[in-house]
Amino acid sequence: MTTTGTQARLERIGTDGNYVIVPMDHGITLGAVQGLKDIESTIDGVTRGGADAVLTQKGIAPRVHDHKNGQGYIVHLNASTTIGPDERDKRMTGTVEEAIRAGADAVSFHINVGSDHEPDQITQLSEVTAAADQFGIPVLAMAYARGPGVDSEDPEALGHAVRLAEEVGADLVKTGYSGDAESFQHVVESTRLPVVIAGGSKGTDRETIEMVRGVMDAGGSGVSMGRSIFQHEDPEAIARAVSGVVHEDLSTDDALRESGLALEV
Ligand SMILES: CC(=O)[C@@H](O)[C@H](O)C[C@H](N)C(=O)O
Ligand SMILES: O=CC(=O)COP(=O)(O)O
Repeated sequence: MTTTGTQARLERIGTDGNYVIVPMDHGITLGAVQGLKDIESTIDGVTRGGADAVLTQKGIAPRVHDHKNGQGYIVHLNASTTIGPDERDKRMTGTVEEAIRAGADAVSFHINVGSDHEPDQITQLSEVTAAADQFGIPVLAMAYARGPGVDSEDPEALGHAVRLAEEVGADLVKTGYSGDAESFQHVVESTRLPVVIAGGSKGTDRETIEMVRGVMDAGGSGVSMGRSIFQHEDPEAIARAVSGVVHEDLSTDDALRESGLALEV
């Protein structure tokens, strides 16, 4: 479902077909956790470090544009909270038109494949891709494998989730990481869409960069990595290291070294 407009806008949220996206929509899910209170400084840091785009809910848009150093902007269109009745039950928070009015270059939508809410979320994602196609605005589907009895790192389940995203017309898909490059290759090969990964809760710098290296070695197209970057004590440095792997094909050690991060942690 790629149009000229969609392709042009995809180029605003990535570089040469690879993506370093920093989602900061966790303020609804988790509250104003570390890195999100002064979100302006975090956005400034990660975009100086090499992030191609940042991602928020529509209400945060006024705090984004002056701080993103000319990089891309994605508006996320559904949400839930960790303190609500069911975190997997993401509900719509905005429309494609609202995202465009907020200055978005793309929209994103989260679907929990395997959850009780999957049927509704398939319908909603399909409606989002149809609406986005009217405006030539790309859709990043956040297609997680999450539900009762579903292993969220199982390559088969992740491959199914990314394929679903392509089948309903997304332009780019984010999913979880299966743990190693070899198993993640099955996920990447399950779709023709560019596949990027979520980071999950923050690990050590080496763990973060090795995960990014694994995705690229598997043929993936980068990251949509939130907490590992925005909760880092130096978001600019870790964004630079991630970008070094995604955009310059650096080894883990070189990415850590060239971004001024310690090699041993
Ligand atoms: C907090 C989480 O478990 C994340 O995986 C979120 O689901 C990702 C998303 N950005 C969100 O906060 O909703
Ligand atoms: O929108 C959320 C994500 O894309 C992933 O966030 P995480 O903190 O890297 O899991």
